[in-house]
Amino acid sequence: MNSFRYTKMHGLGNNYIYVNMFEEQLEEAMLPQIAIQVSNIHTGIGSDGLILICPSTIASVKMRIFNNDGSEAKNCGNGLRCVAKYAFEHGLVQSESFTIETISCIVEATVHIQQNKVDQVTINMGKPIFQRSLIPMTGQEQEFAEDNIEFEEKEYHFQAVSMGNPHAVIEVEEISKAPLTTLGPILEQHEWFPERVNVEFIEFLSENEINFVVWERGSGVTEACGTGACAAAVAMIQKGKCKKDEPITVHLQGGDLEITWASDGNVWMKGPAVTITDGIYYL
Ligand SMILES: N[C@@H](CCC[C@H](N)C(=O)O)C(=O)O
Repeated sequence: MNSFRYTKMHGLGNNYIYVNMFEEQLEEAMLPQIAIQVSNIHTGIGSDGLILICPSTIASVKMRIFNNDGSEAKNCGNGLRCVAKYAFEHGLVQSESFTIETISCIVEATVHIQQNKVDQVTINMGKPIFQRSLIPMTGQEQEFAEDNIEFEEKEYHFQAVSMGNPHAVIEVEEISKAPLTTLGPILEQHEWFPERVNVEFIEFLSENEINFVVWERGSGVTEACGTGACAAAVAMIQKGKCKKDEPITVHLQGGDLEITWASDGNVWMKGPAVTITDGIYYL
């Protein structure tokens, strides 16, 4: 029977099925279907998608991520922290600091150990991208990619940012009233975004704190989104509400992330990574 070993992990409730491709073999053409299948809560394992931990020729390891609709994304913040934990604990890397290749970039990861286990991970997520053609978002290039969308007789302003994957960040007054499951999928599929977009609603609390909920491209509502939290912090700094070089605590549905946009342009993310279970999946 065709089967593979997997580990289920989460970063603040954003959970994926991880497969160690140093040991397992999955057919390339089958990957989108496997992501859909394992993610199904009734007939699969149940997850936000599938993440492959692969050998790399240009970094210590490589991460590939598939959303639960089978689409492949170019980056995943919570996934990177879990890949770092897995790589260190399974001896794929020997040092506490190492590099991870994604489709969009190479990031630096540092694991923090508590009682012989990786508890927290810090990642240098690199520089945010505001160029429309690179996000990608249609329309004329300006300093920042932003626009308004009207929904249920209200105007919502959004800032688009790429953290290796596309995000549209909308500030609202009260997070509990954000039109997450209604406007979220509309903006995700809007013609402005030819590759669709992840949609974040945020509520400003103070210079160092924001509330956050997310509608993820290809997965819908998830408990957390690492790249989305980076995009949200960057958007608040762009607006002048928060400051560079100061950690911002992003309160996500699954817990907190610490995000810092440094003066050299790099965005740093620190947060937990957790192993839930492992097993064998029968195709
Ligand atoms: N949950 C992730 C992002 C996963 C990919 C995203 N849905 C996309 O399609 O770009 C994170 O933690 O960053």
